[in-house]
Parts: sequence; C-alpha cells; structure tokens
Amino acid sequence: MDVMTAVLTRRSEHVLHAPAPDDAEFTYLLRGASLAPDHGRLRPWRWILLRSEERAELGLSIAAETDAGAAETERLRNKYQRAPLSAALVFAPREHPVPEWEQLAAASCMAHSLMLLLHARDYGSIWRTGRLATSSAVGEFLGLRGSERLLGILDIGTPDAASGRSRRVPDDVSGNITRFKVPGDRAPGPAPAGSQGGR
Ligand SMILES: Cc1cc2nc3c(=O)[nH]c(=O)nc-3n(C[C@H](O)[C@H](O)[C@H](O)COP(=O)(O)O)c2cc1C
Repeated sequence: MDVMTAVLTRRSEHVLHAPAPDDAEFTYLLRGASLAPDHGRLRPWRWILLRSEERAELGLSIAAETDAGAAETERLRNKYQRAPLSAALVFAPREHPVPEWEQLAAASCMAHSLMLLLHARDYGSIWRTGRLATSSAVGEFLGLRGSERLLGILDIGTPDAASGRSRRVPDDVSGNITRFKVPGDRAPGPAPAGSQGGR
C-alpha cells in the first residue's frame, strides 16, 4: 500500500475484533513508527500494552474513582474491553533543551505513523481519550511516574469487514494556506547587478 492510499483509507475504527498484533509484531511496527520526526531523537514516550482481563481492570479503576454504582461499574468494565489490544500511550518528557511542546509533537508524529503502519497491515485502530486521559486512578493503575502523562489509549484489532475502507476525498483545505507576501513597505528592492538569483 502506498503512503497516499494508506492516508486516504485509514479510519478510526470503533469496532475491533481479534486478531491484534502480538507483542513481537507490535514491537516491529513501533520500531518503524519510532523513525517519525523527533527533535533530538529523545523518544519521549512509552507504550503500556493491555490485553484481556487487564482492560477490564482499567475500567474498574475509573469506576472506583467515581464511586460508580453496580450498573455503571459494569458499563465501565465492558467499555475498556472493546478491542483485543489496548495500548496506553504515555508521554514521558525528557529534561532537555528541546522544549516540551516539541517533545509532545514528536510523540504525536510517532503515534500517527504507528496507526498508518497498523492500517497497512489490515489492522484497525482508534485513539481514545476522554475520562481515562485525565483520571488519576488510571495513571496510578498504569504506574505513571513523575512528569509522565497519559495521552490516551490506542485500541487496536481487526476492523469489522463491514467497515469498508474506501478512499476518502480529502476536504478542501486551501483556505488553510496563504502565500506569504512581503508587505509593500518591506518589499525587497531590485537585486544588485551581478547577484545570483534563485537557488
Ligand atoms: C488526541 C486524539 C484523541 C482522540 N480521542 C477520541 C476519543 O476519545 N473518542 C473517539 O471516538 N475518538 C477519538 N479520537 C479519534 C478522532 O475522533 C478521529 O480521528 C476523528 O473523528 C477523525 O476520524 P478518522 O480518524 O476516521 O479520520 C481522537 C483522536 C486524537 C488524535
């Protein structure tokens, strides 16, 4: 699959079944994704993989935090078992001259690369945030340390065959682009005779 096709056909997949990549395949794909742009090559992130019952425990930790009743506890227990693999993306900023926002951008680039690589292998994924991303109980459950922050959970599995994966027509984003023009009073004068133009 070429890159444009991967970009045009990837979708956030809400319904995911087995199989999901095993640990070895996830590691293989992540090695590729880790080549995404990353100022300082800091790799300021880590992944925590949850499978089977561990995903139910994730929901239960939120239920306990919110003093949920029996029905809500059961709902939360099931909510986090929607995919065979839940990969928690932990932002782990480094003490480094590269500012934290750039490190966050690098983590996001890596995550998107991983989603495309999963898609190219016919796996589906969806980045989920919501309550779990801000819950201190979830952070504690996952064993986050120091300045680490949970950026969300990437649910991974095999999409419903019915989900289709047709090529999307991208939105017209030309309004998001302007061609910079030097304001009149700052416009450069004619190039001095004999100077080299262009590159
Ligand atoms: C940082 C981030 C957080 C997201 N959180 C959620 C979420 O909590 N629930 C959800 O259904 N989708 C979530 N998404 C997925 C977006 O809703 C989805 O990418 C968007 O609707 C576009 O759909 P597409 O990925 O199929 O193009 C998240 C995406 C990102 C990048």
